[in-house]
Amino acid sequence: MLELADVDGFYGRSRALQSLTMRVGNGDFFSVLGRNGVGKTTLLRTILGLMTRTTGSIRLDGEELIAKPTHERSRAGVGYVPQGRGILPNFTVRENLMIGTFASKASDGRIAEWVLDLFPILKEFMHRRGGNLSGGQQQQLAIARALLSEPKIMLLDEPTEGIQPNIVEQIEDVLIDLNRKRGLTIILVEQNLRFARRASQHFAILNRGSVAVGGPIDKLSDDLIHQHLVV
Ligand SMILES: Nc1ncnc2c1ncn2[C@@H]1O[C@H](COP(=O)(O)OP(=O)(O)OP(=O)(O)O)[C@@H](O)[C@H]1O
Repeated sequence: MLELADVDGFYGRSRALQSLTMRVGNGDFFSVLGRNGVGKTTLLRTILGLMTRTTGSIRLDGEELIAKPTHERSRAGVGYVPQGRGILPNFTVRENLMIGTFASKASDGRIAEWVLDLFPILKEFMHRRGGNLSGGQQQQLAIARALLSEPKIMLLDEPTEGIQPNIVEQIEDVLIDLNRKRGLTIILVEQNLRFARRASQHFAILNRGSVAVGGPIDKLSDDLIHQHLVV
């Protein structure tokens, strides 16, 4: 279980998350929704320890993370697929994947075969530079890299944004399978409501840096969507 209690997150002196409280159960697929600028990316950065300062409590299976640096949170089991993917363009696919293995607790530096089996294109392009892959391929690489850190919980920031429709569906299916078949807990920041609805068990809608409303996904009504999501 990931539990955030009364969390504030700061960029310098500006408080972008405000008394945010949220719980994500093990094995959940949890979508974080909200209009532009409400704090969705900030929430993921806060869980990862990438903010100037964070107060409150962030516990993963009872372990307090709030004072831990990012690399320790990653070792504790938090994986991250950032918005824009964060691929190193001059590194090969293999080298980008190796970075994921470094973050794993039990790393033996090997690239797990099951991860490559999810994305056969990566096997084929192992020696290409990351910067030469298409957007969709880079997204697959970013997900594979995060999986190689052996996360208990994976945070994904708009993984389908700007990707060709045929690959979007493939990425959605892999994420759903990782959750349903391998029990991976997922927190997804998403503007794509169709995907969020199809994949999630729970949701939270943010407004001005805190949770405005949340619950099981079947409670995400058209009314709520109009109130909080439609521009
Ligand atoms: N690096 C930064 N420095 C200072 N303020 C920031 C920084 N990044 C974001 N903010 C501010 O924090 C608030 C939340 O931004 P955030 O990017 O988390 O929103 P978001 O919901 O992810 O939006 P989007 O859907 O556009 O990605 C906004 O007011 C934004 O201006």
